[in-house]
Amino acid sequence: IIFLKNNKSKNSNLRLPPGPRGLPIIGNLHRFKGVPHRWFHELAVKYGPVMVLRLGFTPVVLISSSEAAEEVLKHKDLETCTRPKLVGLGKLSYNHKDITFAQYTDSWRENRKVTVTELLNLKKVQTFKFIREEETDYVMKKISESALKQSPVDLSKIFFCLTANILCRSALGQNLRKNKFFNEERIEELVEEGSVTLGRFGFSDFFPGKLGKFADWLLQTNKGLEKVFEELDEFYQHVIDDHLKSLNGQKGTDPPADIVAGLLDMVNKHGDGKRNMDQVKGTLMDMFLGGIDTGAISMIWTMTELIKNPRVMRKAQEEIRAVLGSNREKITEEDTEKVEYLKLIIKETFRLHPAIPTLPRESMSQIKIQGYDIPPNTRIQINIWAIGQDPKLWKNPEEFIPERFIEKLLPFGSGRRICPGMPMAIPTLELGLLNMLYFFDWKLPDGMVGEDIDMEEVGNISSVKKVPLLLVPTRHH
Ligand code: HEM
Repeated sequence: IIFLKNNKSKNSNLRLPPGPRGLPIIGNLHRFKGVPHRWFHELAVKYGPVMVLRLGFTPVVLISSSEAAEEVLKHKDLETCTRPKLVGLGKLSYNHKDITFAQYTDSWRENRKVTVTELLNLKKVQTFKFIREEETDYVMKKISESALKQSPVDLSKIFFCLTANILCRSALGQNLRKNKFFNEERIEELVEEGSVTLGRFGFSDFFPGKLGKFADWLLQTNKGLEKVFEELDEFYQHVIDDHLKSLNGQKGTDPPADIVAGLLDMVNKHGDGKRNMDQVKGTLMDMFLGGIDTGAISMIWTMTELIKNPRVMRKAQEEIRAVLGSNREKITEEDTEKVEYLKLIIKETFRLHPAIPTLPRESMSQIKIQGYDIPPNTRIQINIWAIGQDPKLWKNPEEFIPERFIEKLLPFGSGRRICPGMPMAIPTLELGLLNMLYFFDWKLPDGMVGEDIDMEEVGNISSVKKVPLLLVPTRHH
Protein backbone atom coordinates (compact mmCIF):
# COMPACT_ATOMS: atom_id res chain seq x y z
CA ILE A 1 0.00 0.00 0.00
CA ILE A 2 1.34 3.36 -0.97
CA PHE A 3 0.07 6.42 0.77
CA LEU A 4 0.78 10.09 0.73
CA LYS A 5 1.55 12.40 3.58
CA ASN A 6 2.58 15.98 3.74
CA ASN A 7 6.31 16.31 3.90
CA LYS A 8 7.35 18.04 7.10
CA SER A 9 10.90 18.72 8.10
CA LYS A 10 12.24 18.90 11.61
CA ASN A 11 14.85 21.30 10.31
CA SER A 12 12.94 24.57 9.98
CA ASN A 13 15.74 26.17 7.93
CA LEU A 14 14.91 23.93 4.99
CA ARG A 15 12.46 25.19 2.42
CA LEU A 16 10.97 21.94 1.16
CA PRO A 17 8.74 21.66 -1.90
CA PRO A 18 4.99 21.57 -1.26
CA GLY A 19 3.03 18.33 -1.46
CA PRO A 20 -0.35 16.81 -0.71
CA ARG A 21 -1.53 16.65 2.89
CA GLY A 22 -3.38 13.80 4.46
CA LEU A 23 -3.45 10.08 3.90
CA PRO A 24 -4.19 7.81 2.24
CA ILE A 25 -5.22 8.68 -1.30
CA ILE A 26 -6.43 5.18 -2.05
CA GLY A 27 -8.56 6.31 -4.98
CA ASN A 28 -5.40 7.04 -6.93
CA LEU A 29 -3.70 3.72 -6.37
CA HIS A 30 -5.06 2.03 -9.47
CA ARG A 31 -3.88 4.99 -11.55
CA PHE A 32 -0.42 4.86 -10.06
CA LYS A 33 -0.19 1.22 -11.03
CA GLY A 34 -1.13 2.11 -14.59
CA VAL A 35 0.69 5.18 -15.86
CA PRO A 36 2.36 7.22 -13.11
CA HIS A 37 3.33 10.13 -15.38
CA ARG A 38 -0.31 11.24 -15.82
CA TRP A 39 -1.03 11.05 -12.12
CA PHE A 40 2.20 12.91 -11.29
CA HIS A 41 1.21 15.59 -13.80
CA GLU A 42 -2.21 16.01 -12.20
CA LEU A 43 -0.57 16.49 -8.81
CA ALA A 44 1.98 18.94 -10.23
CA VAL A 45 -0.79 21.10 -11.69
CA LYS A 46 -2.15 21.37 -8.15
CA TYR A 47 1.07 21.71 -6.12
CA GLY A 48 3.60 23.14 -8.57
CA PRO A 49 6.39 21.93 -10.88
CA VAL A 50 8.63 20.99 -7.95
CA MET A 51 6.65 19.03 -5.40
CA VAL A 52 7.19 16.22 -2.95
CA LEU A 53 5.21 13.04 -2.48
CA ARG A 54 5.69 10.74 0.42
CA LEU A 55 5.30 7.19 -0.79
CA GLY A 56 5.28 5.08 2.33
CA PHE A 57 8.25 6.41 4.35
CA THR A 58 10.04 7.56 1.23
CA PRO A 59 9.91 11.12 -0.11
CA VAL A 60 9.93 11.43 -3.90
CA VAL A 61 10.45 14.83 -5.52
CA LEU A 62 8.51 15.28 -8.76
CA ILE A 63 9.92 17.67 -11.34
CA SER A 64 7.48 18.75 -14.04
CA SER A 65 8.67 21.96 -15.70
CA SER A 66 11.42 22.48 -18.22
CA GLU A 67 13.14 25.14 -16.01
CA ALA A 68 13.27 22.79 -13.02
CA ALA A 69 14.35 19.84 -15.22
CA GLU A 70 17.13 21.97 -16.72
CA GLU A 71 18.30 22.91 -13.26
CA VAL A 72 18.50 19.24 -12.24
CA LEU A 73 19.89 17.78 -15.46
CA LYS A 74 22.21 20.60 -16.51
CA HIS A 75 23.34 22.50 -13.43
CA LYS A 76 22.97 19.77 -10.79
CA ASP A 77 23.66 16.74 -12.98
CA LEU A 78 26.68 15.64 -10.96
CA GLU A 79 24.70 15.84 -7.70
CA THR A 80 21.71 13.91 -9.09
CA CYS A 81 23.17 11.34 -11.48
CA THR A 82 22.72 8.29 -9.32
CA ARG A 83 19.73 5.92 -9.42
CA PRO A 84 17.54 4.77 -6.53
CA LYS A 85 18.28 1.27 -5.22
CA LEU A 86 15.01 -0.60 -5.76
CA VAL A 87 14.53 -4.30 -5.00
CA GLY A 88 13.28 -5.54 -8.42
CA LEU A 89 15.83 -3.48 -10.31
CA GLY A 90 18.59 -4.82 -8.08
CA LYS A 91 17.72 -8.43 -8.82
CA LEU A 92 17.40 -8.10 -12.60
CA SER A 93 20.53 -5.94 -12.87
CA TYR A 94 22.76 -8.42 -11.00
CA ASN A 95 22.82 -6.25 -7.90
CA HIS A 96 23.06 -2.97 -9.84
CA LYS A 97 26.14 -4.13 -11.78
CA ASP A 98 24.64 -2.95 -15.08
CA ILE A 99 24.66 0.58 -16.53
CA THR A 100 21.02 1.68 -16.31
CA PHE A 101 20.23 0.88 -12.68
CA ALA A 102 23.71 1.12 -11.19
CA GLN A 103 24.45 3.81 -8.65
CA TYR A 104 26.99 6.50 -9.52
CA THR A 105 30.26 4.76 -8.64
CA ASP A 106 33.71 4.34 -10.20
CA SER A 107 32.67 0.96 -11.49
CA TRP A 108 29.52 2.41 -13.19
CA ARG A 109 31.65 5.15 -14.78
CA GLU A 110 34.15 2.61 -16.09
CA ASN A 111 31.43 0.23 -17.34
CA ARG A 112 29.52 3.02 -19.13
CA LYS A 113 32.66 4.57 -20.59
CA VAL A 114 33.97 1.32 -22.03
CA THR A 115 30.56 0.23 -23.36
CA VAL A 116 29.86 3.59 -24.97
CA THR A 117 33.28 4.34 -26.41
CA GLU A 118 34.00 0.85 -27.66
CA LEU A 119 30.58 -0.55 -28.48
CA LEU A 120 27.84 2.03 -28.86
CA ASN A 121 29.77 4.75 -30.65
CA LEU A 122 28.64 6.10 -34.02
CA LYS A 123 31.32 4.29 -35.98
CA LYS A 124 30.53 0.92 -34.43
CA VAL A 125 26.79 1.43 -34.88
CA GLN A 126 27.47 2.19 -38.58
CA THR A 127 28.91 -1.30 -39.00
CA PHE A 128 25.46 -2.72 -38.14
CA LYS A 129 23.78 -0.71 -40.91
CA PHE A 130 23.45 -3.79 -43.13
CA ILE A 131 21.54 -5.58 -40.36
CA ARG A 132 19.06 -2.70 -40.00
CA GLU A 133 18.54 -2.63 -43.77
CA GLU A 134 18.15 -6.42 -44.12
CA GLU A 135 15.69 -6.65 -41.24
CA THR A 136 13.64 -3.70 -42.52
CA ASP A 137 13.48 -5.25 -46.03
CA TYR A 138 12.32 -8.52 -44.47
CA VAL A 139 9.46 -6.75 -42.68
CA MET A 140 8.43 -4.92 -45.87
CA LYS A 141 8.16 -8.27 -47.68
CA LYS A 142 5.89 -9.58 -44.90
CA ILE A 143 3.70 -6.49 -45.13
CA SER A 144 3.51 -6.85 -48.93
CA GLU A 145 1.97 -10.32 -48.44
CA SER A 146 -0.77 -8.82 -46.26
CA ALA A 147 -1.25 -6.01 -48.77
CA LEU A 148 -2.02 -8.55 -51.51
CA LYS A 149 -4.75 -10.05 -49.34
CA GLN A 150 -5.82 -6.62 -48.06
CA SER A 151 -5.73 -8.04 -44.54
CA PRO A 152 -4.91 -5.94 -41.44
CA VAL A 153 -1.36 -6.03 -40.11
CA ASP A 154 -0.65 -5.96 -36.37
CA LEU A 155 1.88 -3.13 -36.36
CA SER A 156 2.57 -3.51 -32.65
CA LYS A 157 3.87 -7.01 -33.33
CA ILE A 158 5.65 -6.04 -36.54
CA PHE A 159 7.59 -3.21 -34.87
CA PHE A 160 8.45 -5.34 -31.88
CA CYS A 161 9.87 -8.09 -34.13
CA LEU A 162 11.78 -5.50 -36.17
CA THR A 163 13.51 -3.87 -33.19
CA ALA A 164 14.04 -7.24 -31.47
CA ASN A 165 15.71 -8.73 -34.55
CA ILE A 166 17.89 -5.68 -35.13
CA LEU A 167 18.98 -5.48 -31.50
CA CYS A 168 19.51 -9.22 -31.04
CA ARG A 169 21.59 -9.46 -34.22
CA SER A 170 23.71 -6.35 -33.76
CA ALA A 171 24.10 -6.32 -29.99
CA LEU A 172 23.86 -10.00 -29.04
CA GLY A 173 24.91 -11.76 -32.24
CA GLN A 174 21.65 -13.80 -32.22
CA ASN A 175 19.59 -14.21 -35.36
CA LEU A 176 16.16 -15.00 -33.93
CA ARG A 177 14.85 -16.55 -37.13
CA LYS A 178 17.70 -19.08 -37.16
CA ASN A 179 17.99 -19.58 -33.42
CA LYS A 180 16.93 -23.01 -32.14
CA PHE A 181 17.00 -21.84 -28.53
CA PHE A 182 14.97 -18.62 -28.69
CA ASN A 183 12.52 -17.47 -31.33
CA GLU A 184 10.67 -14.16 -31.78
CA GLU A 185 7.67 -15.24 -29.66
CA ARG A 186 9.85 -16.31 -26.76
CA ILE A 187 11.81 -13.06 -26.94
CA GLU A 188 8.57 -11.08 -26.90
CA GLU A 189 7.46 -12.93 -23.77
CA LEU A 190 10.83 -12.43 -22.09
CA VAL A 191 10.94 -8.69 -22.83
CA GLU A 192 7.38 -8.25 -21.61
CA GLU A 193 7.93 -10.23 -18.41
CA GLY A 194 11.22 -8.42 -17.80
CA SER A 195 9.73 -4.96 -18.33
CA VAL A 196 6.75 -5.67 -16.07
CA THR A 197 9.10 -6.96 -13.38
CA LEU A 198 11.39 -3.93 -13.67
CA GLY A 199 8.42 -1.63 -13.14
CA ARG A 200 7.03 -3.53 -10.15
CA PHE A 201 7.62 -2.22 -6.64
CA GLY A 202 7.86 -4.05 -3.37
CA PHE A 203 7.08 -2.76 0.12
CA SER A 204 10.81 -2.48 0.84
CA ASP A 205 11.03 0.18 -1.87
CA PHE A 206 8.80 2.51 0.14
CA PHE A 207 9.19 1.18 3.68
CA PRO A 208 12.95 0.68 4.03
CA GLY A 209 14.11 -1.55 6.87
CA LYS A 210 12.48 -4.45 8.65
CA LEU A 211 8.88 -3.34 8.15
CA GLY A 212 9.12 -3.41 4.33
CA LYS A 213 11.04 -6.70 4.34
CA PHE A 214 8.45 -8.27 6.61
CA ALA A 215 5.54 -7.04 4.44
CA ASP A 216 7.27 -8.35 1.30
CA TRP A 217 7.81 -11.72 2.97
CA LEU A 218 4.26 -11.88 4.33
CA LEU A 219 2.56 -10.96 1.08
CA GLN A 220 5.14 -12.62 -1.18
CA THR A 221 5.45 -9.46 -3.29
CA ASN A 222 8.62 -10.59 -5.03
CA LYS A 223 7.33 -14.06 -5.85
CA GLY A 224 7.54 -13.79 -9.64
CA LEU A 225 10.90 -12.02 -9.54
CA GLU A 226 13.08 -15.14 -9.13
CA LYS A 227 11.37 -16.94 -12.01
CA VAL A 228 11.77 -14.04 -14.45
CA PHE A 229 15.37 -13.57 -13.31
CA GLU A 230 16.18 -17.24 -13.93
CA GLU A 231 14.65 -17.17 -17.40
CA LEU A 232 16.52 -14.03 -18.37
CA ASP A 233 19.74 -15.35 -16.86
CA GLU A 234 19.38 -18.53 -18.93
CA PHE A 235 19.03 -16.38 -22.05
CA TYR A 236 22.14 -14.29 -21.29
CA GLN A 237 24.10 -17.44 -20.44
CA HIS A 238 23.07 -18.95 -23.75
CA VAL A 239 24.22 -15.81 -25.57
CA ILE A 240 27.56 -15.84 -23.72
CA ASP A 241 28.14 -19.60 -24.23
CA ASP A 242 27.36 -19.17 -27.90
CA HIS A 243 30.03 -16.50 -28.18
CA LEU A 244 32.57 -18.41 -26.13
CA LYS A 245 32.05 -21.46 -28.35
CA SER A 246 32.67 -19.52 -31.51
CA LEU A 247 35.69 -17.81 -29.95
CA ASN A 248 37.09 -21.11 -28.68
CA GLY A 249 40.66 -21.55 -29.75
CA GLN A 250 40.65 -18.31 -31.74
CA LYS A 251 41.28 -14.75 -30.80
CA GLY A 252 38.23 -12.51 -31.15
CA THR A 253 37.84 -10.55 -34.36
CA ASP A 254 39.18 -7.04 -34.36
CA PRO A 255 36.98 -5.02 -34.13
CA PRO A 256 34.67 -7.45 -32.27
CA ALA A 257 31.80 -8.79 -34.39
CA ASP A 258 29.04 -7.61 -32.07
CA ILE A 259 28.51 -6.02 -28.68
CA VAL A 260 28.65 -9.25 -26.64
CA ALA A 261 31.89 -10.22 -28.35
CA GLY A 262 33.15 -6.76 -27.39
CA LEU A 263 32.06 -7.14 -23.77
CA LEU A 264 33.72 -10.55 -23.48
CA ASP A 265 36.82 -9.15 -25.09
CA MET A 266 36.93 -6.48 -22.42
CA VAL A 267 36.58 -9.06 -19.63
CA ASN A 268 39.66 -10.74 -21.08
CA LYS A 269 41.59 -7.50 -21.45
CA HIS A 270 40.75 -6.24 -17.96
CA GLY A 271 41.68 -9.48 -16.26
CA ASP A 272 41.70 -7.73 -12.88
CA GLY A 273 38.21 -8.88 -12.04
CA LYS A 274 36.81 -5.39 -12.49
CA ARG A 275 34.53 -6.39 -15.30
CA ASN A 276 33.15 -9.74 -14.28
CA MET A 277 30.37 -11.83 -15.77
CA ASP A 278 27.71 -10.12 -13.66
CA GLN A 279 28.62 -6.85 -15.31
CA VAL A 280 28.42 -8.46 -18.74
CA LYS A 281 25.02 -9.96 -17.96
CA GLY A 282 23.80 -6.71 -16.40
CA THR A 283 24.82 -4.81 -19.52
CA LEU A 284 23.08 -7.42 -21.69
CA MET A 285 19.96 -6.82 -19.61
CA ASP A 286 20.18 -3.07 -20.35
CA MET A 287 20.35 -3.67 -24.09
CA PHE A 288 17.74 -6.39 -24.10
CA LEU A 289 15.13 -4.74 -21.87
CA GLY A 290 16.01 -1.14 -22.74
CA GLY A 291 16.72 -1.33 -26.44
CA ILE A 292 13.85 -3.34 -27.92
CA ASP A 293 10.64 -2.06 -26.34
CA THR A 294 11.59 1.63 -26.49
CA GLY A 295 12.12 1.59 -30.27
CA ALA A 296 8.97 -0.45 -30.94
CA ILE A 297 6.87 1.83 -28.69
CA SER A 298 8.10 4.94 -30.52
CA MET A 299 7.27 3.45 -33.95
CA ILE A 300 3.83 2.28 -32.85
CA TRP A 301 2.91 5.73 -31.51
CA THR A 302 4.26 7.41 -34.67
CA MET A 303 2.02 5.30 -36.94
CA THR A 304 -0.90 5.79 -34.53
CA GLU A 305 -0.57 9.58 -34.72
CA LEU A 306 -0.15 9.45 -38.51
CA ILE A 307 -3.32 7.44 -39.06
CA LYS A 308 -5.20 9.81 -36.74
CA ASN A 309 -3.85 12.84 -38.60
CA PRO A 310 -4.34 12.23 -42.35
CA ARG A 311 -3.02 15.72 -43.22
CA VAL A 312 0.36 14.88 -41.69
CA MET A 313 0.43 11.38 -43.23
CA ARG A 314 -0.31 12.83 -46.71
CA LYS A 315 2.31 15.57 -46.39
CA ALA A 316 4.95 13.06 -45.21
CA GLN A 317 4.26 10.61 -48.03
CA GLU A 318 4.25 13.35 -50.65
CA GLU A 319 7.63 14.64 -49.45
CA ILE A 320 9.14 11.15 -49.22
CA ARG A 321 7.88 10.01 -52.62
CA ALA A 322 8.93 13.26 -54.30
CA VAL A 323 12.45 13.06 -52.85
CA LEU A 324 13.02 9.33 -53.48
CA GLY A 325 11.31 9.11 -56.89
CA SER A 326 8.78 6.51 -57.94
CA ASN A 327 10.78 3.40 -58.83
CA ARG A 328 12.90 2.52 -55.83
CA GLU A 329 13.08 -1.14 -54.87
CA LYS A 330 15.19 -0.59 -51.82
CA ILE A 331 15.68 2.21 -49.35
CA THR A 332 18.99 2.73 -47.57
CA GLU A 333 19.98 4.59 -44.43
CA GLU A 334 21.49 7.38 -46.56
CA ASP A 335 17.93 8.15 -47.75
CA THR A 336 16.86 9.03 -44.21
CA GLU A 337 19.04 12.14 -44.43
CA LYS A 338 16.80 13.53 -47.19
CA VAL A 339 13.44 13.47 -45.41
CA GLU A 340 13.23 16.39 -42.99
CA TYR A 341 9.50 16.20 -42.35
CA LEU A 342 9.74 12.58 -41.15
CA LYS A 343 12.33 13.68 -38.58
CA LEU A 344 9.91 16.33 -37.31
CA ILE A 345 7.15 13.72 -37.09
CA ILE A 346 9.36 11.50 -34.93
CA LYS A 347 10.22 14.44 -32.65
CA GLU A 348 6.55 15.37 -32.28
CA THR A 349 5.81 11.73 -31.37
CA PHE A 350 8.57 11.85 -28.74
CA ARG A 351 6.90 14.97 -27.29
CA LEU A 352 3.47 13.36 -26.96
CA HIS A 353 4.59 9.79 -26.28
CA PRO A 354 8.09 9.58 -24.78
CA ALA A 355 8.85 5.85 -24.48
CA ILE A 356 10.18 6.45 -20.95
CA PRO A 357 7.96 9.22 -19.54
CA THR A 358 9.80 9.83 -16.25
CA LEU A 359 13.54 9.79 -15.53
CA PRO A 360 14.56 8.26 -12.19
CA ARG A 361 17.38 10.03 -10.31
CA GLU A 362 18.47 10.44 -6.69
CA SER A 363 20.19 13.36 -4.98
CA MET A 364 23.66 12.63 -3.64
CA SER A 365 24.04 15.83 -1.63
CA GLN A 366 21.85 18.70 -0.48
CA ILE A 367 20.79 20.76 -3.51
CA LYS A 368 18.55 23.70 -4.28
CA ILE A 369 16.05 23.40 -7.14
CA GLN A 370 13.92 26.44 -7.98
CA GLY A 371 14.59 27.76 -4.49
CA TYR A 372 13.54 24.54 -2.71
CA ASP A 373 15.94 22.48 -0.61
CA ILE A 374 16.24 18.84 -1.59
CA PRO A 375 18.04 16.75 1.05
CA PRO A 376 20.62 14.10 0.09
CA ASN A 377 19.39 10.60 -0.83
CA THR A 378 16.01 11.86 -2.02
CA ARG A 379 14.42 10.14 -4.99
CA ILE A 380 13.71 12.44 -7.92
CA GLN A 381 11.40 11.71 -10.88
CA ILE A 382 11.64 14.07 -13.85
CA ASN A 383 8.36 13.95 -15.73
CA ILE A 384 9.44 14.53 -19.33
CA TRP A 385 5.95 13.71 -20.53
CA ALA A 386 4.56 16.61 -18.47
CA ILE A 387 7.13 18.99 -20.01
CA GLY A 388 5.80 17.98 -23.44
CA GLN A 389 2.31 18.98 -22.30
CA ASP A 390 3.20 22.40 -20.89
CA PRO A 391 0.90 25.04 -22.50
CA LYS A 392 3.54 27.70 -21.74
CA LEU A 393 5.92 25.92 -24.13
CA TRP A 394 3.54 24.48 -26.69
CA LYS A 395 0.48 25.97 -28.37
CA ASN A 396 -2.38 23.41 -28.32
CA PRO A 397 -0.09 20.84 -26.67
CA GLU A 398 -2.49 17.92 -27.14
CA GLU A 399 -2.43 18.33 -30.94
CA PHE A 400 -0.01 16.49 -33.22
CA ILE A 401 1.68 19.28 -35.21
CA PRO A 402 5.16 18.27 -36.49
CA GLU A 403 5.70 21.74 -37.98
CA ARG A 404 6.09 23.30 -34.53
CA PHE A 405 9.63 24.22 -33.59
CA ILE A 406 10.78 21.58 -31.13
CA GLU A 407 13.78 22.04 -28.89
CA LYS A 408 12.94 21.45 -25.22
CA LEU A 409 12.61 17.69 -25.53
CA LEU A 410 14.32 15.01 -23.49
CA PRO A 411 13.17 11.68 -24.97
CA PHE A 412 16.63 10.19 -24.34
CA GLY A 413 17.24 11.94 -21.02
CA SER A 414 20.23 14.20 -20.49
CA GLY A 415 23.57 14.68 -18.76
CA ARG A 416 25.75 11.87 -17.46
CA ARG A 417 22.87 9.40 -17.67
CA ILE A 418 21.74 10.25 -21.21
CA CYS A 419 20.70 7.18 -23.23
CA PRO A 420 23.83 5.72 -24.84
CA GLY A 421 21.67 3.74 -27.30
CA MET A 422 20.52 6.86 -29.18
CA PRO A 423 22.90 6.40 -32.16
CA MET A 424 21.42 2.95 -32.65
CA ALA A 425 17.78 3.85 -31.96
CA ILE A 426 17.40 6.82 -34.32
CA PRO A 427 18.48 5.10 -37.60
CA THR A 428 16.31 2.07 -36.72
CA LEU A 429 13.25 4.28 -36.29
CA GLU A 430 13.88 6.50 -39.29
CA LEU A 431 14.63 3.65 -41.70
CA GLY A 432 11.65 1.55 -40.58
CA LEU A 433 9.15 4.41 -40.79
CA LEU A 434 10.55 5.70 -44.08
CA ASN A 435 10.00 2.27 -45.66
CA MET A 436 6.47 2.04 -44.24
CA LEU A 437 5.51 5.40 -45.72
CA TYR A 438 7.25 5.02 -49.09
CA PHE A 439 6.05 1.55 -50.06
CA PHE A 440 2.55 1.49 -48.57
CA ASP A 441 -0.61 3.51 -48.11
CA TRP A 442 -2.37 2.80 -44.84
CA LYS A 443 -5.96 2.71 -43.71
CA LEU A 444 -7.92 1.61 -40.66
CA PRO A 445 -9.75 -1.74 -40.79
CA ASP A 446 -13.33 -1.61 -42.10
CA GLY A 447 -15.73 0.65 -40.32
CA MET A 448 -13.14 2.35 -38.12
CA VAL A 449 -12.36 6.07 -38.10
CA GLY A 450 -9.51 7.99 -36.44
CA GLU A 451 -11.55 8.82 -33.33
CA ASP A 452 -12.14 5.09 -32.70
CA ILE A 453 -8.44 4.45 -32.08
CA ASP A 454 -7.81 3.52 -28.48
CA MET A 455 -5.00 5.75 -27.14
CA GLU A 456 -4.75 4.10 -23.70
CA GLU A 457 -1.24 3.67 -22.31
CA VAL A 458 0.07 1.01 -19.93
CA GLY A 459 3.37 0.44 -18.14
CA ASN A 460 5.23 1.67 -15.10
CA ILE A 461 8.59 2.48 -16.65
CA SER A 462 7.74 2.65 -20.37
CA SER A 463 4.53 3.90 -21.94
CA VAL A 464 3.12 1.17 -24.18
CA LYS A 465 0.02 1.44 -26.40
CA LYS A 466 -2.36 -0.93 -24.63
CA VAL A 467 -4.46 -2.01 -27.64
CA PRO A 468 -2.36 -3.25 -30.59
CA LEU A 469 -2.45 -1.04 -33.69
CA LEU A 470 -4.05 -2.85 -36.66
CA LEU A 471 -3.84 -1.19 -40.09
CA VAL A 472 -4.51 -2.36 -43.65
CA PRO A 473 -1.65 -1.75 -46.12
CA THR A 474 -1.91 -1.13 -49.86
CA ARG A 475 1.30 -1.38 -51.88
CA HIS A 476 2.03 1.98 -53.49
CA HIS A 477 5.18 1.18 -55.48
C1 HEM B 1 13.70 5.03 -29.12
C2 HEM B 1 14.52 4.31 -28.39
C3 HEM B 1 15.04 4.67 -27.02
C4 HEM B 1 14.58 5.61 -26.13
C5 HEM B 1 13.39 6.57 -26.29
C6 HEM B 1 15.43 5.54 -24.95
C7 HEM B 1 15.30 6.35 -23.83
C8 HEM B 1 16.12 6.30 -22.72
C9 HEM B 1 15.99 7.16 -21.55
C10 HEM B 1 14.93 8.23 -21.36
C11 HEM B 1 16.97 6.81 -20.67
C12 HEM B 1 17.23 7.43 -19.28
C13 HEM B 1 18.17 8.60 -19.44
C14 HEM B 1 18.33 9.47 -18.21
O1 HEM B 1 18.11 9.01 -17.08
O2 HEM B 1 18.70 10.65 -18.37
C15 HEM B 1 17.73 5.72 -21.27
C16 HEM B 1 18.82 5.10 -20.69
C17 HEM B 1 19.52 4.06 -21.26
N1 HEM B 1 19.31 3.49 -22.50
FE1 HEM B 1 17.92 4.09 -23.86
N2 HEM B 1 16.38 4.57 -25.15
C18 HEM B 1 16.19 4.01 -26.40
C19 HEM B 1 16.95 3.01 -26.99
C20 HEM B 1 18.05 2.40 -26.43
C21 HEM B 1 18.87 1.38 -27.08
C22 HEM B 1 18.66 0.87 -28.50
C23 HEM B 1 19.83 1.00 -26.17
C24 HEM B 1 20.96 -0.01 -26.29
C25 HEM B 1 21.42 -0.52 -27.35
C26 HEM B 1 19.61 1.78 -24.95
C27 HEM B 1 20.38 1.69 -23.81
C28 HEM B 1 20.23 2.49 -22.68
C29 HEM B 1 21.08 2.39 -21.49
C30 HEM B 1 22.23 1.40 -21.28
C31 HEM B 1 20.63 3.38 -20.60
C32 HEM B 1 21.18 3.69 -19.20
C33 HEM B 1 22.12 4.88 -19.21
C34 HEM B 1 22.66 5.22 -17.82
O3 HEM B 1 21.94 5.09 -16.83
O4 HEM B 1 23.83 5.62 -17.74
N3 HEM B 1 18.53 2.61 -25.15
N4 HEM B 1 17.19 5.44 -22.51
